[in-house]
Amino acid sequence: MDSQTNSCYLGFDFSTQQLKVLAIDERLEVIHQNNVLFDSELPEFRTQGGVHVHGDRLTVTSPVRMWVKAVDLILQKMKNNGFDFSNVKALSGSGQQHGSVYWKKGARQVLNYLDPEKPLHDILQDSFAVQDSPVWMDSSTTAQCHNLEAAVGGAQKLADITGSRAYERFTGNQIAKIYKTKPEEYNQTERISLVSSFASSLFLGDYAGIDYSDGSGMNLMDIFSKQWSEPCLKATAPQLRDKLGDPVASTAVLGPVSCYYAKRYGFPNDCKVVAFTGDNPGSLAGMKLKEGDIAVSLGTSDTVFLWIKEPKPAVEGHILCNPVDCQSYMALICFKNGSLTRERIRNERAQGSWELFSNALRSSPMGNNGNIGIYFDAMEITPPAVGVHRFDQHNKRVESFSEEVEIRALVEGQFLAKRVHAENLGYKIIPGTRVLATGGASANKHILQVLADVFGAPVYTIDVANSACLGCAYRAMHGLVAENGVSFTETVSRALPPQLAVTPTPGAQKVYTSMLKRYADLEARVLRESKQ
Ligand SMILES: Nc1ncnc2c1ncn2[C@@H]1O[C@H](COP(=O)(O)OP(=O)(O)O)[C@@H](O)[C@H]1O
Ligand SMILES: O=C(CO)[C@@H](O)[C@H](O)COP(=O)(O)O
Repeated sequence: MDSQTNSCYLGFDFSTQQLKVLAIDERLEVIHQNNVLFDSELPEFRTQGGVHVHGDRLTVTSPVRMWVKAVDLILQKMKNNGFDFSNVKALSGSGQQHGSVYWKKGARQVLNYLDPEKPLHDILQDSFAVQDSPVWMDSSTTAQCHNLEAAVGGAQKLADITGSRAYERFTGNQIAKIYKTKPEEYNQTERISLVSSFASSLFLGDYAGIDYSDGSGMNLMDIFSKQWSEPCLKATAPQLRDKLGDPVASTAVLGPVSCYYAKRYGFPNDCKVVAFTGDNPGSLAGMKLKEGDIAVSLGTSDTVFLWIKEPKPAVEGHILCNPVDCQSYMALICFKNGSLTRERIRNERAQGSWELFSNALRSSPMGNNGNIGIYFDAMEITPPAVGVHRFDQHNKRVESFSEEVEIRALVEGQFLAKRVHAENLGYKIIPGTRVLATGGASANKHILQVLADVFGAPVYTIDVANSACLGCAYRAMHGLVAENGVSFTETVSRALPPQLAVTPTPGAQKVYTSMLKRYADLEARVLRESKQ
């Protein structure tokens, strides 16, 4: 084989519960996959699901040094598995969105001179002003959100600028909280990164810019000019522009990988680092999403996203810059109670077995005899409400469901919510609509069957559940040619298209049309009652 056919591209994903990596060759075929699970493989950091939930139940953080150590570990695992780093032409990656990293004064110098004799976690142990990085599950910044909206003229005005009204997990509000509660640490901070740009900084050996797409999840960037919004910066914290650096295009080549990786692992000196982005934008790339498709990601969080040409920011949902086409945008809706809630119900009602959980879905009827459940274990994002709410066929609250009814109520409720909120944003399911599913739970056909039935549309999957990694490996490849005008679509045209996984059960539409309306009313009632 010549060196051209040996060439490969890496995509990393720093998600909530794990660090994953995937390599593709020039033919876009997956040749290697690996991962590091934070809870079990880095137990010294004592995380649960990759995070620490603080005493107030609202503050949620992850130890930044855990992410650094995970990089040491994953590269070592790849080396032990015989992965040949000398063929890597470019790498890119993604991170859970919104999380922030606070580099201490002097850290840039340390990054610039990484000693290949030492692991990263030793070299960088004193490089962070804040040890516990706020992550997307945090909902402790309501005061900062009110302040930001008031400063720019209201929720819709903020959405018109940044693509979203103020959300607790959005990075600007998290930064404002750090500035207020840890002013010394804020002053000690030389650079603020997102999880994605923090990760690219590690590979670059220098501070990497925040890309337009992940930067859209901060309540700080004007998504139309793709520059920081002065009024938002001003309302958030002082000297913020300097601490953030300039945003960069999601397709930008940031530079060659640090010589640390060449010396320690055998990367070629000219291996390029392409801007990292958010995990949902990474998934959009990995699923080769087209206009008209609807993507449903079933990871730690559940998300729904779409490719859009004409963004209309609203007070619900988010508009982000598109990670693969700078003329386009993506709409995103995020649900906090995703896989972890499914795991809780599996543990309590199906003896911890996905097989028993699936059996319950298979043996219960579509529509669950009219029973509807809303399971917000943690304060939900869409809508902002909490608690478990069960209703019978007459919309009467009930205390409990049988095991089978509970499992179906959970999964149906989660998918009814996704369709209701996507339709609130103007999305319509039409003949030809494809639902593209990804994330850990998309491996479960019985869950996908409920998704197809509730949406009344066929569900497609790609054969890699980890679409963010795959998308970032594609993005690494595209980054090398983007400047020559080659489109992302052209770059991935030879990749296998998503495959049909399940089609709607006959009669599903009739069952779920009325249930959608009932779900929307019940959810509105839950929201109303939670505000009383
Ligand atoms: N067979 C299955 N059925 C349902 N859910 C599953 C199954 N296998 C894995 N999962 C879920 O997938 C989740 C992890 O998804 P993943 O997309 O890797 O998350 P993240 O990217 O946020 O780390 C786990 O928390 C688990 O609940
Ligand atoms: O907050 C959001 C999106 O707005 C989340 O979707 C995070 O990006 C976390 O992703 P996962 O680790 O659940 O994939």
